[in-house]
Amino acid sequence: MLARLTLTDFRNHAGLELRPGPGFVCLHGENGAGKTNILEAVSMLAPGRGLRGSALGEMARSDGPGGWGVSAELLPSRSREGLGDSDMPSLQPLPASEKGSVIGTGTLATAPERRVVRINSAAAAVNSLAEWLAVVWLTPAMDRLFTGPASDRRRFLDRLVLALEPGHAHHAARYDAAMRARNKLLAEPEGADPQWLAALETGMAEHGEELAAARGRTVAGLAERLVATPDDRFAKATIALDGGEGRDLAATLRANRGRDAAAGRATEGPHRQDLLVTHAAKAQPAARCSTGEQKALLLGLVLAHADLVAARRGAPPLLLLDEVAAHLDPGRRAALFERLEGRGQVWMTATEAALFEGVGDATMVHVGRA
Ligand SMILES: Nc1ncnc2c1ncn2[C@@H]1O[C@H](COP(=O)(O)OP(=O)(O)OP(=O)(O)O)[C@@H](O)[C@H]1O
Repeated sequence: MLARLTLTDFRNHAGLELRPGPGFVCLHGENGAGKTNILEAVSMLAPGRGLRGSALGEMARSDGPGGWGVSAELLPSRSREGLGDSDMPSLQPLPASEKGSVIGTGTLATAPERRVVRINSAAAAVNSLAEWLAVVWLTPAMDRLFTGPASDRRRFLDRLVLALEPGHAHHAARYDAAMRARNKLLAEPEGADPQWLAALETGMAEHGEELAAARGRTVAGLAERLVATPDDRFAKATIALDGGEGRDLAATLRANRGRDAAAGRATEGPHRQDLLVTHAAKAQPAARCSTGEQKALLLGLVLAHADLVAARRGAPPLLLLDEVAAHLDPGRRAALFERLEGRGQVWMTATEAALFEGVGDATMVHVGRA
């Protein structure tokens, strides 16, 4: 859990310090006050581009000096009893000591697109943040996940995988680099150098198979969690991975050379996988469900993922739920709060404090215009 969060020149916040307690952290305030910006700042304590997927330079306060900083004091928080999954080894022992560790990240005015990380005052790599804490979020921007392009679902899935297997980023980056180099090589007018082409395909196969296997493990883990979830007010999803697994990728790529050269891209491989989500009770693809049903399916998926992360890491992730309360009827809202109770620190936003009625012990924060 975060015992302290400090924002410096981050979006509309020139300087903001919060001291949240464990459990619920409820941010309320008018539209545009900067509530989502606070969640985005928390998401920057993990690797990646955060919950808006923005470029780093965009996060610097527009009338500030350039550059931004987010720092937090991290205290270990344990899963509530019964949440741990003894079949799965704990991913990483939490390195945070009982007295707390300080994580800082941000950019400098002189290098707005280069992220700097310090952990307990020592310089650290961005990817090493994943060893310290996992952050899981649900935002209104994800509402079109099931109806939008497969690339959005792949990005969503990769984010889920990353929280469980930090090495995933390495394979994804290597696969992508090899694929792009192969696409370029296949477009050479005088024909591709066969040895170089074979080397790139070996690279794609090696990293691509790891990529697909990691996605497969995450989907299997989530499917198991979803089955075990009680049938309550949130629609239950069944999920599956579409395409790309269990194949000899090197042989597929070799066989596809002519076709890929004509198409100007690799036509098969894990970069074409999709996450298939179905409403279990209705046996209907999520994309054909109502808006409310889709939201409930997504919420169920995100909560199952949070449980999986808690089981794997031995500590619950930070859960960021942007404007979720406002979109639920009072009964479902109460059911959600009940379900979130005891699942570590849960950050939520709403325009009205009244939407948090019934959360029990919570840190209420009014976010005013800066
Ligand atoms: N780089 C930036 N510098 C200064 N202000 C910014 C920057 N980026 C975004 N903002 C401002 O932040 C505000 C949006 O903040 P945010 O999305 O966190 O609001 P919110 O409280 O979540 O609102 P809502 O309830 O409408 O979702 C906008 O007024 C926007 O102009």
